[in-house]
Amino acid sequence: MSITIQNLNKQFGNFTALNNINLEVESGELVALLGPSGCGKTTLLRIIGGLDVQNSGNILFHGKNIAHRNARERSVGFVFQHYALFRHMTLFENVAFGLRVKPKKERHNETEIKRRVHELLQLVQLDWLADRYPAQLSGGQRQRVALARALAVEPQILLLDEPFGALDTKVRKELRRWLRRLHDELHVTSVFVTHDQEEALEVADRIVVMNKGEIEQVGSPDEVYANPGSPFVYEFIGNVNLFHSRTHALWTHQHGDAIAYVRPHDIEISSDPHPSSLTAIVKQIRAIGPTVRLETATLPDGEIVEIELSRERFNATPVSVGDKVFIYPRHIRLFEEKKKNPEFSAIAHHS
Ligand SMILES: Nc1ncnc2c1ncn2[C@@H]1O[C@H](COP(=O)(O)OP(=O)(O)OP(=O)(O)O)[C@@H](O)[C@H]1O
Repeated sequence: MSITIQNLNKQFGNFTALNNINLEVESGELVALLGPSGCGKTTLLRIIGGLDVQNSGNILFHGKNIAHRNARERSVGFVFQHYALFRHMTLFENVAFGLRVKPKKERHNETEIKRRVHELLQLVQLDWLADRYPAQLSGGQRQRVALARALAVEPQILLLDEPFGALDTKVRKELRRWLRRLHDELHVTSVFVTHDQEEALEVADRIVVMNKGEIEQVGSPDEVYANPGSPFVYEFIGNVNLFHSRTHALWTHQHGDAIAYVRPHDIEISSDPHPSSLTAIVKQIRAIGPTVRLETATLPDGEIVEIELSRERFNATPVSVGDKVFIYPRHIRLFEEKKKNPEFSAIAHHS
């Protein structure tokens, strides 16, 4: 089931929460809505699910306008951050709930309900806990039950709002890999809200980057990471060094008032000068897993430049704190800095 969002606007009083959103989610896709707190992700998800109503604009499911359909009639499954399981019901009953409350003519008989619930619990690998109560489960297990419960009514669309937000990092990582595998098996069109860029990059087929109620960029994880369309996306996804062309004309090729963006892993470090190198002093060295992060300060102005090297690369040319080094970018992206308008536009892209 595809989702089409056309010219969607949402106001809360005078506040514009969503400004002219246009988006196409293809059938069977897993799309992440990614952005900082308050950018409108949850509002958009709630409107898609029929839990909230837009001020203007349309939402189409599979080409059909669904404005008149309420949440129940949209065939949508929800999973929220805080596991909304019924505490007094076993896992089995929690998952069976949606099937039991179906209108009589659509309801399956008890044997079929049992079969379906066990199948779903097997899918989320919790069938062995069917008789337990939610309080007897870990947070990660509860979220898997919440997902099984959302899937029980065979939704055409699955909406997930920070489903792993309340869990610790290790469990989060496991669950997102698990969600990706589950999605590959089921292919239910899914929209997933997160403010965690790593989560979006790892799980989604496509990422919708949102900022202040607007869409900044839509693309595959690779596109969004390797080719950010705006300074906002550059800064939001991955670490980045920022340089003003006035101070670093060498790297920005004298592009007037431009801002240069360079990823820490796109900076080369050498003990010999290079035609476009800046001189810098190594201030700090931190090894984090397989990478080594260096903090350097350029000479003479002391601007901090972060550099990331693989451990092998670092070991091949080791440096120490206090060393003078030459640094130059392998890949740089320039955005024009407009004086009146705080918006930026890309003006160059070179490697
Ligand atoms: N019912 C409401 N009444 C008034 N303002 C609201 C309401 N719901 C949301 N907002 C505002 O709309 C903006 C977008 O909220 P929304 O929850 O969609 O953001 P979000 O991107 O999901 O953020 P978070 O990651 O923190 O959940 C916020 O500034 C929020 O304060």
